[in-house]
Amino acid sequence: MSRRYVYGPQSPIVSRPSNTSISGSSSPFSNYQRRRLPAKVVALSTANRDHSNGSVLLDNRSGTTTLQEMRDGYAEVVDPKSGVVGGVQDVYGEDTATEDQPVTPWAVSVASGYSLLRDPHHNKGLAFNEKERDSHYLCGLLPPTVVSQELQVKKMMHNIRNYQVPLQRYMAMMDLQERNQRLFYKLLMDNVEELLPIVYTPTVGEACQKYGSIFNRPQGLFISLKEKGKILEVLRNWPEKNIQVIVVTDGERILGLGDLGCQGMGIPVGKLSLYTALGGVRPSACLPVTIDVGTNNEELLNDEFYIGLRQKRATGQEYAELLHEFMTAVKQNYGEKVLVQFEDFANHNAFNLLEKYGTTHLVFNDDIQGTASVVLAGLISAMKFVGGSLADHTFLFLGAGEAGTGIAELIALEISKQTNLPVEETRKKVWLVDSKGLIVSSRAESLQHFKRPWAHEHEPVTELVDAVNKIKPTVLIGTSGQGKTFTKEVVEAMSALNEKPIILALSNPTSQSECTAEEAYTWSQGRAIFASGSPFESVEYEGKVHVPGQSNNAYIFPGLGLGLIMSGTIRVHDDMLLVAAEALAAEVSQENFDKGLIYPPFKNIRKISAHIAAKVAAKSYELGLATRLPPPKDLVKYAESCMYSPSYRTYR
Ligand SMILES: NC(=O)C1=CN([C@@H]2O[C@H](COP(=O)(O)OP(=O)(O)OC[C@H]3O[C@@H](n4cnc5c(N)ncnc54)[C@H](OP(=O)(O)O)[C@@H]3O)[C@@H](O)[C@H]2O)C=CC1
Ligand SMILES: CC(=O)C(=O)O
Ligand SMILES: [Mg+2]
Repeated sequence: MSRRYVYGPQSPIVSRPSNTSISGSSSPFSNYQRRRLPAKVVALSTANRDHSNGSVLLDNRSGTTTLQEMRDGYAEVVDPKSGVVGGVQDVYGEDTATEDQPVTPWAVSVASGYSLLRDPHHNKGLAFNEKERDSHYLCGLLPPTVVSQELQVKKMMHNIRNYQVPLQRYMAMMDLQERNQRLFYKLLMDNVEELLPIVYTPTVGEACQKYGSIFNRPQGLFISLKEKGKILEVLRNWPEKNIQVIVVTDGERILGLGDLGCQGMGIPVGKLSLYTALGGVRPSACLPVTIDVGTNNEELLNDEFYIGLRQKRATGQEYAELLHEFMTAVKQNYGEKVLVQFEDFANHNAFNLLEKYGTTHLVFNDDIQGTASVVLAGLISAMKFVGGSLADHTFLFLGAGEAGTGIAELIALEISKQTNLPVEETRKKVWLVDSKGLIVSSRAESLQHFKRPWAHEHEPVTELVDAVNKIKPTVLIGTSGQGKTFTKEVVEAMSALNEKPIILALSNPTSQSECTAEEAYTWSQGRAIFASGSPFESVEYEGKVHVPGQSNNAYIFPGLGLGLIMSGTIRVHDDMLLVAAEALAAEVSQENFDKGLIYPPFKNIRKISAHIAAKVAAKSYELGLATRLPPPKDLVKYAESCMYSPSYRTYR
């Protein structure tokens, strides 16, 4: 239960928890009187609504009735005889209590402005102007200078660039997010190409690996086996009520780094910061969740700084029950239209969860579906370089898990739509290799269910290079999570078969990339059409500069999510993934093609996301899955109008 105390400059005012009665002797607040607020405090409370969520500047965080009381012009005023008073005394008892005495962890905030400076949702730092400093009791709490948000961005970039180590940059960004949310998003949006590799792959991978050591203030909601039976209550502890997107992981397959248990939290936090920065979804509508069912990572279990449950992963019924309770509680608490994005689950759970909840919830698996859409977009635009249509190509994957089979299926679906051939037929253009070799019919019995549609007639092949030489693919896609697997031999084999081999090394982070951009361009004598999951620098080969694209689902999920939210969509449909891919491919300009790119630059991502959102929403209306009626006339404009802006608001 959250208690928040708000002290005004003239008389101390105290807010009480929403579910606490102020009458009755059992109430800890029974010694408060209800009194008219001082004029200045009333003015503050009514004037400072954040229009994005209708909340109030002062104390709009969780579990207090302050909002309503402020609107009414009332608050609870401390009885001076109660012993609970402001000033310099130790009013809460923490300091005077002996070590064996329990104390109440009351949060105290002072309306003189000190709390405002420490509220990341409203803090503007040195950008508070003179008038705001005066009316919000900030005088003396800030040095005299007043700066613009633009100057703050410039200063932060200067500071961040001074850190040589990416993890330090990541920590500086997280620190900023916890200190000044609008500045964080403005910084990220204005410098998206430079900062994406920090808040996202590859650095977020290292951050997850070291999360226990760098852990400072908790972000997101941790739901562990300990919370079984009370997940709904746990959801209600989250301060924001109007949630539109949840990104949830159980930490078992974090990028290509394996099981990082509870430390996977960096991923939902990072993905949701992109929902806001790239897709314009309000930060207060985003909820990062980590489900902690233990970890099988021995190193973490033995790490004294590990933050999660110290036990092996729960599986089977115990796992299913916890996930089911979570999914049920989510719908109960946030309704039918909250989007739940599954992220970095291991494939033995990911496919089942998507299938199980796909018919009852608005769910989306980014690794299976978002990746499929972004890769399809890249392939559609790559046709510009190689000619023909997708149906003319042969695709070979290294890695037959979530990403690999998800992409494979969407390619087959797109070819089926283009050619009117049944998808069972178009799948024959696609081949996959897993850790045991080429997926062929003789292996069908022992294959996981998601691999079976790809078990074509062929003799067994163990080595990738042999598969390349036998299948003769025009497109090679890495989704293995294993670095350095596109060897010189493999890239040379692709280059011997194709004038312009399409090579996508999708595994993250950089250390797990199947090959580097330099290797792809050098080993193909500058002929490869290359993109990777994590970013690589441009490469000069024989006097020509090659700019590698980033084939990452970050192009898709923010716009797709926005489209679902703005149309009030209740279910995700494969056709939405297809239109999202087409919308992304349509954003690649001639100038981008001239540089060898198959994706547009991230610096245009807000515009791209608006276009993706519009196409997704249009498809949803067409399929009868959208509930926000009537549909807006201009969906692109509507998408843009829905987008969060990180510019500071003026406080009256
Ligand atoms: N760029 C992007 O947007 C995205 C990138 N990814 C990246 O893709 C990678 C894989 O993710 P995901 O599909 O979810 O993982 P999965 O665990 O579901 O799949 C991995 C697949 O790779 C196979 N594999 C593992 N080692 C080898 C090897 N040495 N040779 C051949 N195949 C191998 C596995 O084989 P087996 O089945 O036999 O175990 C499995 O089929 C990760 O690194 C992830 O970061 C994922 C999503 C999006
Ligand atoms: C990008 C992404 O979702 C992954 O690597 O898992
Ligand atoms: Mg992922």
